[in-house]
Amino acid sequence: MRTVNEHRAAALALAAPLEAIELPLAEAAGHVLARDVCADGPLPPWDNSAMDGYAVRAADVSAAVPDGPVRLRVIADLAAGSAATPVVGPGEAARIMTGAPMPPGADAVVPVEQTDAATDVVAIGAPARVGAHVRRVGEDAAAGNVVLAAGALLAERRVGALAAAGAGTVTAHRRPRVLVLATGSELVAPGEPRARGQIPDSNSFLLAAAVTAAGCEAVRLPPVPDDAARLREVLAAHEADVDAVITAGGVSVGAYDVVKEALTGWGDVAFVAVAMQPGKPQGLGRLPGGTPVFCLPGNPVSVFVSFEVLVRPALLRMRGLTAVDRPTVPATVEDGWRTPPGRAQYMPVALRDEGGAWRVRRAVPGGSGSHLAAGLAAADGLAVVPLDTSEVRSGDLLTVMRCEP
Ligand SMILES: Nc1nc2c(c(=O)[nH]1)N[C@H]1C(S)=C(S)[C@@H](COP(=O)(O)OP(=O)(O)OC[C@H]3O[C@@H](n4cnc5c(N)ncnc54)[C@H](O)[C@@H]3O)O[C@H]1N2
Ligand code: MOO
Repeated sequence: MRTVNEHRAAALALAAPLEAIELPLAEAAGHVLARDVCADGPLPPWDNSAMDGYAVRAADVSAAVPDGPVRLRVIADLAAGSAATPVVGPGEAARIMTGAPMPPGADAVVPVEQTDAATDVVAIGAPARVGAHVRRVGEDAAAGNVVLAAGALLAERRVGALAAAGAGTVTAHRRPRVLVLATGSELVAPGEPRARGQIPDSNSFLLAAAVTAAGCEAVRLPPVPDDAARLREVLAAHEADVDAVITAGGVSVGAYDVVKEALTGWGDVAFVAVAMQPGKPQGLGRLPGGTPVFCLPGNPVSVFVSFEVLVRPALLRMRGLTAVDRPTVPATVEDGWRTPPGRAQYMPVALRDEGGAWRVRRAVPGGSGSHLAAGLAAADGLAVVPLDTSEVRSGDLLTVMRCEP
């Protein structure tokens, strides 16, 4: 059997960052930057006022007090956006609003609350040190400084920073389009009537949601029945439109394991056993056109675990990210369970923060079966049990991959 790490490395090796494209900033959120963005000039571009008030020469108002104000002649009225450059001489002031460029000659701003707010001759009731309430040119970023480096995920705060730096477009990695395909003749769409033996297809919905949450575009097709020729047809029709394919089901040793049958000797896909529970039978490789394909086992919990442990890192890598792992936390186990020897176990767990310390219990009390699909609803992480462990006891400390949000 392959170890999880060996198989994960093989999955990552199939995934290279997608090409860089130029995008309008408004469409850039969620993409990964492919080229540094530098400030096209200093930020702020000029000294400007941090307050609504009066731009003054600090030396003029050094003796000002509430009971003995200094009177200055108001020579200009400067709103944010004003391009005027009135020179403030001795004994003079300019009324100024937050964000307006500082007029030449002035070196401090007195907030309007410390004045009588007059527009001809203003009474200033407090002193101001040089630089008071002035936002300095370049204090946020100097001209040419890297505002955001290649490799950064364009989260909202970074999109805002790029807009502030004047970037109208960005060069970012294209986002992967991922085909999601469930297989099995027993599957019907959720909400449709079911005969005995039929079940709702949950895997393709889980996978499409997981692909979307991983920042990729999901293309979900209706389930394909256990018919290898039909499966090849569907894959051949879609593979050129997508960057990766994920199938679920049909990879084990049954008589109707359609994915294994269709892909063996077609393209370059290896079917292997991985030392993990759930998720032991896995297929991995390329379709005839070269598109990476991840063939996951059909049990719904196996699908979730396989996606989290093996597929999601590869998709994040295709997006251009280098940090591709879920954050983990140490957590104390509240219940206990037996684990299969020789396989690393990924147990869906509910996490609870108890006064700053994490505690976990199985998402399905008493259950560890890979068919317990409804129980996944209660899971917000996967507890990782090393492969040499045969039993998890109450009080044990485990590493938990956090899958929220
Ligand atoms: N003789 C053996 N039998 C099995 C072995 C084994 O080693 N020897 N391995 C077991 C393990 S472990 C797993 S995991 C499964 C994997 O089987 P397949 O990948 O071939 O999956 P299927 O047989 O197609 O389905 C398994 C199970 O999941 C249900 N299923 C499938 N697709 C969906 C879907 N889209 N939505 C909801 N549920 C789905 C399916 O009805 C089956 O119950 O093999 C074991 N058997
Ligand atoms: O490995 Mo299977 O995925 O246990 O259920």
